[in-house]
Amino acid sequence: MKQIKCIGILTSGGDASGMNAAIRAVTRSAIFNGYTVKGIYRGYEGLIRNEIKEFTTQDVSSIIQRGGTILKTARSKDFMTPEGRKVAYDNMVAAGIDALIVIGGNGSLTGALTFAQEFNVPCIGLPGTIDNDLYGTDSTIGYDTALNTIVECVDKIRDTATSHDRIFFVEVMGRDAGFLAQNSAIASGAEAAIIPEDQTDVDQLEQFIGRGFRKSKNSSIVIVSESPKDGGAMHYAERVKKEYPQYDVRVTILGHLQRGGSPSAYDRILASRLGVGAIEALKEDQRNVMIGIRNDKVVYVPFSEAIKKDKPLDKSLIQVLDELSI
Ligand SMILES: Nc1ncnc2c1ncn2[C@@H]1O[C@H](COP(=O)(O)OP(=O)(O)OP(=O)(O)O)[C@@H](O)[C@H]1O
Ligand SMILES: O=P(O)(O)OC[C@H]1O[C@](O)(CO)[C@@H](O)[C@@H]1O
Ligand SMILES: [Mg+2]
Repeated sequence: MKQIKCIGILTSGGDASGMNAAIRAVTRSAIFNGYTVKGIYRGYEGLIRNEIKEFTTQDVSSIIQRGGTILKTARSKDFMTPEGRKVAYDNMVAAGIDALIVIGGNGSLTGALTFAQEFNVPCIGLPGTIDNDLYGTDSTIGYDTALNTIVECVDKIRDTATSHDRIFFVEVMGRDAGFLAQNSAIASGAEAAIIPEDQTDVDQLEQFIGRGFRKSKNSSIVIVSESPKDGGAMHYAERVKKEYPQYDVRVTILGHLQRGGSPSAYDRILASRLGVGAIEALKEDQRNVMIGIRNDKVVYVPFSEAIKKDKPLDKSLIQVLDELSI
């Protein structure tokens, strides 16, 4: 196995708060352990376009508290092609990079696995996505901050909902995963959450109307996961307008404000531990693994497991919300 001297680092997919803390941790831990670090801009796109710069410890000063990613990020179509990945590999070799650390979500780690297999490049992944949809880690970098942002917003929407006796359908991100929706609903005291993981024969809207709204409450907040399986908040609001015209309904789609902002302490610590874990993993000759934290312990999760298995949502969370929203 070729000795690793120089480590390339990139962020890919949607930005997530805490990515900067992860860049800082990887850079500093790598330099501490005698490696050279090269920052690759705009994810895989920057590797293809050769946007690479050597990083010193100063390059990552004063970034732990900043949202977004100083390395910038992208969704690269070219990296999905063998030709694009070959250009990326050639640039990586020309820059003297021996191993790659990829901070991103399930798509980014899928790309890393393919790249590693095609060119025998040592790759380590860090879970960086607000969706929390990577298997093998309790939380992904950015998820906690996004969750707190949603809760802050819903608290404000609640004031209007109560004052006007309205039903609000609040749509949150998460792609195909309902972690943000279910847990923000619990944390904000919402009346219901509509999530893809709870797809049964039972109509989730009927259930909510019958159970909560008609009984004792004049206003309600329903958090709806953006998942296309459910049709989103607009779909449910339209249905209520048609089927229950007596209710005053509004929709709020929180959108990209969920992705930005200063990372929570939790995300900063998570990113710092995972960054140091990534360098430890390389020192231990680990390859093609995502660094995760499970039960407060750093773990190595093979890429194939992290991306292929659907991360299960603990069904007891559904019961918690049901019981507490009466
Ligand atoms: N099958 C694949 N083969 C090669 N590269 C891929 C593959 N899937 C994804 N990628 C690369 O990873 C990039 C990011 O993937 P994606 O857009 O799915 O975001 P992500 O990493 O899942 O993050 P998030 O879901 O938080 O936005 C893609 O734009 C592409 O460049
Ligand atoms: O910023 P974009 O490219 O519109 O992507 C939005 C998607 O990215 C995420 O924020 C992160 O995967 C999803 O929750 C959302 O569906
Ligand atoms: Mg993803």
